[in-house]
Amino acid sequence: MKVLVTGGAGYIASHTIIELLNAGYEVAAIDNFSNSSMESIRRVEKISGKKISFYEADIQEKDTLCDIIIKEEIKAVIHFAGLKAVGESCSIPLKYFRNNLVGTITLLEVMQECNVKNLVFSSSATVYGEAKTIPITEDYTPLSVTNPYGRTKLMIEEMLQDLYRSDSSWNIAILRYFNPIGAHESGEIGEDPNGIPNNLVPYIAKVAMGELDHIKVYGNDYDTPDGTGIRDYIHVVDLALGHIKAIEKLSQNPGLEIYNLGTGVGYSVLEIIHNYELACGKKLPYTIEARRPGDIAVSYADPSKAFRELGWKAERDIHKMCEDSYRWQSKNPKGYGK
Ligand SMILES: NC(=O)c1ccc[n+]([C@@H]2O[C@H](COP(=O)([O-])OP(=O)(O)OC[C@H]3O[C@@H](n4cnc5c(N)ncnc54)[C@H](O)[C@@H]3O)[C@@H](O)[C@H]2O)c1
Ligand SMILES: O=c1ccn([C@@H]2O[C@H](COP(=O)(O)OP(=O)(O)O[C@H]3O[C@H](CO)[C@H](O)[C@H](O)[C@H]3O)[C@@H](O)[C@H]2O)c(=O)[nH]1
Repeated sequence: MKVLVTGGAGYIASHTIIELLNAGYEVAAIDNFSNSSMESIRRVEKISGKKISFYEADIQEKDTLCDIIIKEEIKAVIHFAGLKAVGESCSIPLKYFRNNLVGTITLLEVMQECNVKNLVFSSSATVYGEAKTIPITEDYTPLSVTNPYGRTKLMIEEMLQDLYRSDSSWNIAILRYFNPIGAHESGEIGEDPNGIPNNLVPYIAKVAMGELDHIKVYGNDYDTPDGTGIRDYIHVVDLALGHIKAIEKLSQNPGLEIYNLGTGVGYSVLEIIHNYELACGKKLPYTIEARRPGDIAVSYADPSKAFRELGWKAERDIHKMCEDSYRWQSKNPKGYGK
């Protein structure tokens, strides 16, 4: 069975493609390289020893998408393609709405026209906003978002619900990721953000490499044991494996289902810094700064639905996450060199 992976050259998609190939799926991928490069695809082929059909194109190009789905005889789509920088989405929201929303609508239209109605969608724990009950279950309401990026995820989730209500022959798995970090243990693929990283672990990685001076801890006055923010960090390979389970589930015609993909365990910013120090064998300097606007104190998942219904649970611990992140960063100080 062949799966189309949109945004296939990206961080989570590249790890997922390896696991799809390991599980015996054939893969076609599309990416416009707005936040990635061909090098990650080359490395995926190197690690797996297998070829994928790759298309450099935008998911807003309807005819191209249609040609790919027909020519490759696609049976299911995993839809990662999207812009994801929270801060950027606040300054250029229309770009995010066009890319993420119009891109997704175009993909859904083409899938419907080609009668390919199996979809896995990359959503985010950001749709829970500042949840009042922790750990967070999938039925937590009301969903809410604080920025245009998050709004695109919530709007797409709602579009998918409407689409499913209109036509129950769709099978859709909405996966709400918590905080993916780490890298493939080969050190060949990993996260390669443009410029100064916005997210904690890529930032720490650059401090560990001596490229950035010190870590800025955004706030130590939250209502948490050490005062710093708590998140559910999940190894990107565990996350990738969750997609394989979701694709398997679609073949049982489940209709529309939503799953949290997280570990169920929260770590504070200071705990992450400490674990990264153990992984890289260095002391990592940090300063305490003001809270980052829009940040919440605590977020971690109740991942038990994914375990019950998909037979999936995260296996890799925080030490492995930091170790694999550092291996990738030290083998590739300039990332993919894009
Ligand atoms: N990394 C996270 O923390 C996180 C958390 C929750 C959800 N997500 C979601 O998971 C998905 C993958 O995230 P990632 O971290 O791998 O990001 P990424 O930027 O590495 O991957 C996204 C890929 O999509 C491509 N892309 C963007 N717009 C496109 C378009 N119009 N046409 C074709 N390709 C396009 C980019 O070039 C990139 O390769 C995204 O939808 C993201 O919003 C990520
Ligand atoms: O340089 C930094 C960066 C982050 N943090 C702190 O580290 C924690 C994690 O921050 P990240 O930026 O790594 O991740 P977020 O939880 O803020 O957000 C990420 O995960 C969310 C899902 O939970 C959404 O998907 C969102 O788009 C994605 O960026 C937060 O407490 C934040 O305040 C720092 O102290 N210093």
